[in-house]
Amino acid sequence: MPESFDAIIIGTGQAAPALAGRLTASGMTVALIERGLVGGTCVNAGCTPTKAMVASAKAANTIARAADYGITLSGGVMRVDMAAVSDRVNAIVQASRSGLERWLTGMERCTLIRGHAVFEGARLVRVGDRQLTAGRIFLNVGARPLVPDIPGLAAVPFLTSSTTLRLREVPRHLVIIGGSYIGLEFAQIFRRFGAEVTVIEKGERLIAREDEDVSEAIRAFLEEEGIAVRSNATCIGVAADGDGVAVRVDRDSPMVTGSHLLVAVGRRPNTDDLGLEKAGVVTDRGGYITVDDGLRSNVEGIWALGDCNGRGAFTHTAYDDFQIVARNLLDGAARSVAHRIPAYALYTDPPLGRVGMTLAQARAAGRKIRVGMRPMTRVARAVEKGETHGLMRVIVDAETDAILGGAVLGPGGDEAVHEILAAMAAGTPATQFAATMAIHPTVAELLPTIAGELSDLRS
Ligand SMILES: Cc1cc2nc3c(=O)[nH]c(=O)nc-3n(C[C@H](O)[C@H](O)[C@H](O)COP(=O)(O)OP(=O)(O)OC[C@H]3O[C@@H](n4cnc5c(N)ncnc54)[C@H](O)[C@@H]3O)c2cc1C
Ligand SMILES: NC(=O)c1ccc[n+]([C@@H]2O[C@H](COP(=O)([O-])OP(=O)(O)OC[C@H]3O[C@@H](n4cnc5c(N)ncnc54)[C@H](O)[C@@H]3O)[C@@H](O)[C@H]2O)c1
Repeated sequence: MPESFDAIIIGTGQAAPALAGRLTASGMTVALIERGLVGGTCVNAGCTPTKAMVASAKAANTIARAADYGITLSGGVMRVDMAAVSDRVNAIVQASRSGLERWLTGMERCTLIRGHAVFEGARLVRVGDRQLTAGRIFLNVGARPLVPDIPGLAAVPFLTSSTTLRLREVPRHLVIIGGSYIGLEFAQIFRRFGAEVTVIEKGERLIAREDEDVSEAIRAFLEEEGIAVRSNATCIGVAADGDGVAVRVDRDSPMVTGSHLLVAVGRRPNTDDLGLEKAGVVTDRGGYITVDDGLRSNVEGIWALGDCNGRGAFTHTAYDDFQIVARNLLDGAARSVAHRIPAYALYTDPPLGRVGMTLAQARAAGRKIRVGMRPMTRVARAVEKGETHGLMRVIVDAETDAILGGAVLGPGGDEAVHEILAAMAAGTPATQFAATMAIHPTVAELLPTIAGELSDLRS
């Protein structure tokens, strides 16, 4: 006889713990299944360790730039102790994971089961020699690094985002395939730690989801720090080169050789080993579970949350998925993923904070738009900090005065952009937003200012 629960949650990603909390608080019994480390990608191999590393890289950069601020380091040559950086990262990760583990193991009516879960039917799940059944099953199984079909790759050692985090020494020359979130964050981290770094991107631009000027500004400050960027890398092949690797970028240029290779070309959902066919759950061609706007799969009683549903690939989108499912199920709400305002950050330094539409998206949507823009060179706080790379932008619908989106690439851009996000969420018209008194000197204070200095932009 299978063990019976009111709900089964597979995976302890960024939606699962909070969902287990709400379900058990409502009186349900919950089996929470995890095959790896509790907390999933964000805690163990994603946001937490990378942002801890970004902080070490920022410290190294501040020290390297000490003279710019009138500080002299007498006789000291800076040395990055990668093992110590790594120990600090691991301690932060461990503390986060242990806290989560304590919460989940102490949670009343919640049973944490360790092992790989597979469906044996639409209501039946196997974990090792245990069979579990529940009327409601929630999938929060996340994703893993995508290994592309690049000629020669299988024959050389290469790093993924997860294994890069285990480095105890700074690579001599880190070659990175992929110029998006993972590639660019690691590129700057390791450059600041003293590695030579080359980023190889098949597209025309780095972080190509962004508007051209944003993408160009990011490339410019990365190149200024000494990172080599090879875009339009159409013909990629990889081969061993002594102890390192050689990457062919295109037919004519010499190969890029390095000591280490990081492959950062996206992630794929952990849905291929879940036995979804036994439950009748449908996925798209990329393996993402097909869901409706309430995150219900095609099978009654099965939901998919987080990266595996293809409706977001961030910690905050996974957590918002929890809110949507829990509010709808337990509070009788009608929340929909379709109403979510896109928001994210790229944690380069300076970081990019982004909400809503880009200029290109607003144009493509056929909107008549007005735009407010200011380079960081004209933002007092950025000048005072000596961090003037980047720009900020607010995009407004010329007909309705609604704020459609914004970008803040500059010091604290990941935080400042929330001012636009909050205004958009509250439906604040741009003219009202422009009238907000903001605190001086901050980067955010200029957001209402540029919303009051809009100029027309027609598609
Ligand atoms: C290097 C890196 C940096 C990142 N930085 C950021 C950032 O700064 N900000 C941000 O918002 N996002 C960031 N992300 C993305 C973020 O980590 C994910 O979007 C987030 O973790 C949400 O994942 P999830 O909840 O879908 O599942 P995950 O966190 O991936 O967890 C899924 C869990 O399910 C388990 N599992 C899978 N299959 C099974 C099975 N069959 N049985 C049992 N257990 C199973 C896995 O072991 C895993 O623990 C980063 C990602 C990476 C890789
Ligand atoms: N700051 C953050 O929130 C953050 C940080 C890291 C990761 N993440 C999440 O992790 C996910 C994966 O990030 P990612 O950067 O690996 O993937 P991505 O999908 O964002 O970008 C992949 C990049 O690799 C390029 N590429 C693909 N194939 C290539 C090839 N053969 N040669 C050269 N370039 C190639 C693409 O053009 C693209 O620029 C993201 O979707 C993001 O949600 C988020």
